[in-house]
Amino acid sequence: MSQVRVRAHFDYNPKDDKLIPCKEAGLSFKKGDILHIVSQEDATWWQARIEGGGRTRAGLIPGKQLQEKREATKVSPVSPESPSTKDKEQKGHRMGGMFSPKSLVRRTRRVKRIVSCGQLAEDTEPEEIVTPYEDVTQYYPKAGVYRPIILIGPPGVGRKTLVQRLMSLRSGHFKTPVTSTSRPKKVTEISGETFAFVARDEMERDINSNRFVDHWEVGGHLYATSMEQIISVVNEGSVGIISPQPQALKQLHVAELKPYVIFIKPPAFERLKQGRTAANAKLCSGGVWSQTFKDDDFREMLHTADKIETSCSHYFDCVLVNEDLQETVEELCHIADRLELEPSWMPSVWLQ
Ligand SMILES: Nc1ncnc2c1ncn2[C@@H]1O[C@H](COP(=O)(O)OP(=O)(O)OP(=O)(O)O)[C@@H](O)[C@H]1O
Repeated sequence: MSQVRVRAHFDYNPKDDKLIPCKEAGLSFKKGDILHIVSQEDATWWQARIEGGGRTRAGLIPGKQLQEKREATKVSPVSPESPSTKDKEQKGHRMGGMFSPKSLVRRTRRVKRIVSCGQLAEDTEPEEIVTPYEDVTQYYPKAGVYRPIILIGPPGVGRKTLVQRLMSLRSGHFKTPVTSTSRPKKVTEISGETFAFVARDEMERDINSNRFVDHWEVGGHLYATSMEQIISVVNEGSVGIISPQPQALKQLHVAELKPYVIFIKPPAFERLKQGRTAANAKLCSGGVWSQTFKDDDFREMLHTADKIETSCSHYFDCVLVNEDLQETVEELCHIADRLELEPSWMPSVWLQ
């Protein structure tokens, strides 16, 4: 029997499929499910079962080529010069252009680059292709070497708070990488502990030469994280916790790091508003939590979460809805424990 396992990058319901020869023989699955491909004898209709779904029967699913063809006709391939592409990319500008329509088509990605004194320039990155199925293999944990955990989510969803809670629960075990910053050092701080203090012009040069995988600006000061800073946490034998911007995912989702990506998602509007209001939650601006959330802030958070999910879900290993803070922290600890003790799925190319 075939040993092929894939991660599905789209939702499938045979009931909605006009082409499937027999709807009853089809297997429905969700984006992110791991599928055991039992047979690829027929290139158009593979047979698969859901991995970890108990002794479920195998069913028909569209083969890779069929699905790619379908996706290609759903969203017409776009050239970088076409006005429609430009419009869409400009709408996605705020989050670094990750929000062009996600499909199995080629996409260009705009990135913001700091050129001087906070001015932003734009550039394009090589195209990215998202396949309908990604080959995955089980990775067996090694003692003392932990997969770093990446938390992705819209601003305000609670990633900083979650990182702080994890660090205070198991300090030394969970660790965030040292961040480079152009802000002045306080007398109590030691460079290289939490922050590496660097002159602004040096940071700008390093950002422009792509030394950092993630960079941002708060209160007029630059902050950035490099791949070396993240790898040094892994080499220390700690569980690295990283909460980068979505556009950093492409550079972080590599064999060198083998990260486990968790999407921190807000609950639906009413639950979000109720929970955050009861907790007197505050928006972080310029590095300080000051303003309380307004309805528009909740709407913006939900809208951004949708956009991140649309454009980045192929990177997600797991989605956690951050409704009850304590439950989310417990679930994160549980995931970290499982990653340390049990095999986990990752792209096969990372293990070749
Ligand atoms: N599940 C939750 N229930 C209630 N309040 C929460 C929850 N999670 C986080 N908060 C509160 O929401 C506010 C914003 O959280 P936080 O600053 O951690 O978000 P963030 O995702 O790091 O934001 P940013 O990306 O903008 O830095 C804080 O006041 C925090 O205490």
